[in-house]
Amino acid sequence: MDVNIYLPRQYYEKTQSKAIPTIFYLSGLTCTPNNASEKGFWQFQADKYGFCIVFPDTSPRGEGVPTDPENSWDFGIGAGFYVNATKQPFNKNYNMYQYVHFELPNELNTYFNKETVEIDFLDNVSIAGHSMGGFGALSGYMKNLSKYKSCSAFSPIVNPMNVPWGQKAFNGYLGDNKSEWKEYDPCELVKTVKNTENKTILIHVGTSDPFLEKQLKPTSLLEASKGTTWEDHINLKFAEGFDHSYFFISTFVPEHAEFHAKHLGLI
Ligand SMILES: N[C@@H](CCC(=O)N[C@@H](CSC=O)C(=O)NCC(=O)O)C(=O)O
Repeated sequence: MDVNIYLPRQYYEKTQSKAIPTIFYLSGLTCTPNNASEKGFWQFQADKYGFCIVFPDTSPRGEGVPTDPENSWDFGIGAGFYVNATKQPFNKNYNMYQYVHFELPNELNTYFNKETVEIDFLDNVSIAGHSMGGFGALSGYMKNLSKYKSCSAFSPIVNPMNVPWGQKAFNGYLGDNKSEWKEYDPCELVKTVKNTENKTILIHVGTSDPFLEKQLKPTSLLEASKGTTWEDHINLKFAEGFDHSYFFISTFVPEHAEFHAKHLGLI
């Protein structure tokens, strides 16, 4: 697996009195850490506000790592779906939930913070993601509300239990026990996780996204949140004419960066 990390100018100039906070950005199907690093344009925003940004990989990789038997791009390598697989043969390597929310932050903390905490990978942290990664960000955030200061997503898969990408992934990684699926599905988590601090989630989706109706179904999250502590706390914005691409993502990265910067105490 690879990981890309951008350290802002404040890290080198030592101008920030507090430890530099971190945004974890979870990428979508088929991505390596390079897609978002090269096309998301987060770096300028990181320098503007003074946060570090981490781009984890989307699955385990390497010799002996199983993948989709049909070799399609929506399951297996490049498509780890940010869950801990419980089904063989994926349960050995595909522990992406554990990896992105715990293992990687702890590794980075040990690697960078030898004597003092210069970059905060553990406490003052936020999460964002795109598509499969938007799902990963929403799900991981709701399951770890006290860990993340804020969450945002671009074109997320909000209800994986009820769309083809999610059903294929959950069947393959978790098996057919739907109660395990519910533990990751944002449309289920809004009903069980209490938003006691009145947190708000920011979501952008393009109206010309080819995956909108079949895979993303963002309004399902608003529906599911009705009558829960998340009602009116999901700020879903439709971007007229935008698609699923990094042209769309990079257009709205500045708004997401400002949203996270506020919650990380940078502005
Ligand atoms: N290869 C596929 C397209 C796959 C695709 O659109 N991947 C998206 C994420 S989709 C949901 O998780 C992506 O981020 N691609 C990388 C990029 O740089 O755009 C096909 O052939 O249709």
